[in-house]
Amino acid sequence: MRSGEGTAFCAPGDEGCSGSVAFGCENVVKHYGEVRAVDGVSFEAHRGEIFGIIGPNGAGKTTLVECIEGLRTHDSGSIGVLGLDPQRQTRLVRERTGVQFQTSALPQRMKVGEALDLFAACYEQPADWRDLLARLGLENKTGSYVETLSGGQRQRVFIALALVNDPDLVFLDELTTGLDPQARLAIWDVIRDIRDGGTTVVLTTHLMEEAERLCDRVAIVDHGRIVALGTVPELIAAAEVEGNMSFAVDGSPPLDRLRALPGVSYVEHLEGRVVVHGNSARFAQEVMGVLAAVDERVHDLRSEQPSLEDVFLELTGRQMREGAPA
Ligand SMILES: Nc1ncnc2c1ncn2[C@@H]1O[C@H](COP(=O)(O)OP(=O)(O)OP(=O)(O)O)[C@@H](O)[C@H]1O
Repeated sequence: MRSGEGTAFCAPGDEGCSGSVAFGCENVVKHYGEVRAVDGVSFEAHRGEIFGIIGPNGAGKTTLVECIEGLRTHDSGSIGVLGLDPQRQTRLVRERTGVQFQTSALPQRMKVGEALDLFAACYEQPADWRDLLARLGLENKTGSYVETLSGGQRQRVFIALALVNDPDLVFLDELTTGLDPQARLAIWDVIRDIRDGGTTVVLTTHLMEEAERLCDRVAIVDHGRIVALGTVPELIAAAEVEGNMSFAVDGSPPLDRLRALPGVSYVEHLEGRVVVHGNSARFAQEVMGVLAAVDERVHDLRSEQPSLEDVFLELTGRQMREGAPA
């Protein structure tokens, strides 16, 4: 159903929207001329979760998120956000959602406190931004120019700006790109705190590790469609991508017994090192069972579990950034 042509999905009074759903999309389509940027997307985000959206360049992530935020008009399908229609109730949606602004959105010579004052003035019921800055560890930066802050501090200011209306749902985009690992870990803790405070977080990211470690559930978008959605362990299990166990052995390895194990796809033996590839639920246990029974000394045992990156490559055939065939 087209938004505005009747009951929008997750609209006021919609049973499915009460309680657990922060927003939902039903068969949403958005074209730019001939380009079908969003091609029939249906999914729901739960209240109080960190929901990740990942996909190769040009997959349609930004367009999809902008339709949900009410910044873009979708062509067909329906979207409901916190029980509201973002096309028709745009102002109400903006009051209750937060969107992370990019650095370029602020004048160069603006102080942190001035930026927060300015953004707070846009809302009827702003949060106490001094309290917000304290929660984000920036209580001493009120009088500092934004341009003098470190990358991590600046990102936290932009998180504060996105939270200044005390939203139920916040959209964050490329949150930690370009930050050093320590600053990234600190920002992840901030995001978990926001989630634990009851706010639903939607995170668009190009960083697999960020999606894997931070998001409660992840949607993989490709060619305008959601090709997979679930927790990271669910996505890995469903994609049936393989892991491997490898070891060195003094003497002849039990290759035939390893190849006969259920879930083992193939076994490599190169220069004294054996690599066993497979993906059964008991894969590691079964391999270790065989190794425990051999007389030769087994050493340097390693295990490589499949990752979200493997799932992403399997499903999209592309690296996250390059957009080229893997
Ligand atoms: N304003 C626009 N006018 C025309 N085509 C557009 C416009 N915005 C995006 N597109 C096209 O729509 C498709 C999806 O773009 P979109 O920016 O939503 O993808 P994305 O997944 O966010 O990409 P990226 O990761 O590179 O930011 C692409 O083919 C893009 O070229």
